[in-house]
Amino acid sequence: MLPAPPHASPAPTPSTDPAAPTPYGGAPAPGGRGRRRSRPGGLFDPKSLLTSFPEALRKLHPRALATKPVLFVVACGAVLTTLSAVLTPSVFAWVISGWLWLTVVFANLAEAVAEGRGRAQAETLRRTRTDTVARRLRNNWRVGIDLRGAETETLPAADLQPFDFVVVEAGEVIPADGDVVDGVAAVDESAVTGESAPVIRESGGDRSGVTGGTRVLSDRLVVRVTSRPGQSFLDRMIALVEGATRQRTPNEIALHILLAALTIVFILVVVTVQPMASYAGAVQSTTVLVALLVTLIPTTIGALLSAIGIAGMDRLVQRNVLAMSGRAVEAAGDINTLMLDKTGTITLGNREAVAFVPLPGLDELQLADAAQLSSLADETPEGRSVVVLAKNKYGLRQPAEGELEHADYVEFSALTRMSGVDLRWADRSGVAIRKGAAAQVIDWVALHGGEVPAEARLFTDAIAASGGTPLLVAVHDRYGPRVLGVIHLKDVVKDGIHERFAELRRMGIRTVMITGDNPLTARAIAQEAGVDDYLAEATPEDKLALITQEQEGGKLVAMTGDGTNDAPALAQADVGVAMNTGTSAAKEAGNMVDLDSDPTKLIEVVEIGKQLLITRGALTTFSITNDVAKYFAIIPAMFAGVYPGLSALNIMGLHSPTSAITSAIIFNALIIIALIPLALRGVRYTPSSAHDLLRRNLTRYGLGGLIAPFVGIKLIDVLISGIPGLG
Ligand SMILES: Nc1ncnc2c1ncn2[C@@H]1O[C@H](COP(=O)(O)OP(=O)(O)OP(=O)(O)O)[C@@H](O)[C@H]1O
Ligand SMILES: [K+]
Ligand SMILES: [Mg+2]
Repeated sequence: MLPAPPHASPAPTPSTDPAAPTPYGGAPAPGGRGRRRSRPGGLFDPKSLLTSFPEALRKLHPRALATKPVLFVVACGAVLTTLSAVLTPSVFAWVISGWLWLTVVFANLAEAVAEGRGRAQAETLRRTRTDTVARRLRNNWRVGIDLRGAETETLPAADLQPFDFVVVEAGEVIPADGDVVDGVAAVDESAVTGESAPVIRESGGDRSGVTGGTRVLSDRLVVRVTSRPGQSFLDRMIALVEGATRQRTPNEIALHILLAALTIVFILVVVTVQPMASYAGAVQSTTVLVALLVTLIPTTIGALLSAIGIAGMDRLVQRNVLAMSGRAVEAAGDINTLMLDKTGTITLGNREAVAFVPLPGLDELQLADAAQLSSLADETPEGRSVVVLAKNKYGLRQPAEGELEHADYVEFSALTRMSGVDLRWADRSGVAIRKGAAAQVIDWVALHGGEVPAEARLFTDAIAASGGTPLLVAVHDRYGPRVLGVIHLKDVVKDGIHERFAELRRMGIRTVMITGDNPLTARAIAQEAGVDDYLAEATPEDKLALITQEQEGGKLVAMTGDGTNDAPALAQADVGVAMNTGTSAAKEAGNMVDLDSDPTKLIEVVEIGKQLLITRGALTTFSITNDVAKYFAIIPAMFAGVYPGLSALNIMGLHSPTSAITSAIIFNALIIIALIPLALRGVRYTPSSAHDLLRRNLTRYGLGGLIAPFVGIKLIDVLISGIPGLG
């Protein structure tokens, strides 16, 4: 159940039309966090091999091939053998040419299948991005003074620019990404998140970010547009799932360079084979030489490399995490430390005032009145909840419009940790009220020459020790500066966090909570959530500094946060996961967005990162050892006529030189298709030490790669040896 927003009327139940499409094809799941998106056929659907075939053919374009050195060489070889088949036709030359082209097509197919999954998702998302009409406020400069009565004009959503202000009412679609600057509303974000339970979006706090394409269910919001046309969250999400924006990671580039180097070495080897062969009196045809080259170079990993990367991103999308950079996904596999912010990340983030506690001998009503006055212009959820409590429990009316204008408001900032008001009306002229973190308010009173009784600290400490956040309220009037009492703010730790942090610990990841809140509250929440360490009273700079400090110690750091005060830290972290509930600043700064706003999602992100690294390593090992075996098929076949002794190498007992070479080439092509499911699904990851993982994979995929071709080539040889011209 969602907490009722302070000023909102009860949220209507969201539309749960079972036929409504979600971005990922499945029917919308019932509400609830952390559910999985599953599709029939799991992560790999054999049918997609057929449906992606046309795209695989399109990828034969030289420009597309040129970015993959290994495949480019295979394609050049295919051109050569095709030419030679045309000039001196033979069954052997044509069969080899055909299978060389198939090798390239199969490699393209791996990539096309990986991308195809995203294309289907992108299609659904495109349908979400409706041609909405926006209602823009005229006279933008007046915003903040008179949002309610402002005139509006209608225009296509596509024409909206950053810093336009738009009004969105119940039932309407939010026309662009932005931050709520006025109002509280229930929003149905299922179009983007697949999550049908409505979420609360409100101005002032860390839950102000809204996404274009989502629908307002209740009330009315004024939104300041933050996205440029064509660069909205939905646009980026579409580009992401389509793989259009995917850039190679440094690791991938390094591997490509290694593969290119191996390819060059083997080209040199094959080029020098010819003079040796002619010296021995066994001149080899172009077809045989090309076949030798193709079996030697690492075609398997060359073909699957980009599919592995795309599939990794895709697996994250399945978990409702949008990764803007592949590099971050890889870094996630090696994370040492996870930093989390408290409010809105570890806790639900709707910190609400639940009680006003006056100091001994002071009047509760006077405290409520001061608390309310100090919060009239405080647009944070905390500030609004103070006004609501004053009204509901103490029946305090809000001052009339005219009175409100005779005041200077002091806005809350994460640096000052205070907010308040300086009154200038009638008998109240000269009265200053502040509320905020205990240390800051005590300083403020002291600065004006006042004294703070010891009870103030006792009261705030008691609230903090229970995990609540105390705000001291102080006034400075003709009786001097003094503390009136405490506001008790309450927040709730998200469900099931404790067990999940224990899991992170087992994975060897240290969790650190960094919060702007006081040390006692921080300790209570840290204990309840089960983090390893915490830093309290952290300013945005402190959060950033702590990450830099860890990184300087050689650690890879992930940061999870939702607030504008988290943005610098999110940008600095190797993996910055922004909560989807957070501000647009946080979402812009991070390199991942978690649509479920679940801080423990990092567990899955880490697993997917590790799985990506392991899969790539395993298939590279397989690819390289696999080529060794083909040696034994081709070399004896090439020289059997001149060096009878070499037939000792023909341990597979292959039928003839032509059938041996053909079998090796056919196997080389088929193994790509056979490994596409593994590349897309990923090698299974079980938590264990890096050393164990390496050893296990080297034996499994190294040995497998060595043995598989012997069996496969022998089988193919048996099958084709009866074909005239090959046998
Ligand atoms: N509206 C407000 N008016 C006055 N003081 C506030 C207000 N909101 C928060 N504070 C005080 O300022 C402190 C810092 O708030 P800030 O938003 O920077 O961090 P936080 O939300 O408590 O923690 P986190 O960084 O984990 O989200 C709070 O702990 C509280 O004591
Ligand atoms: K090969
Ligand atoms: Mg926060």
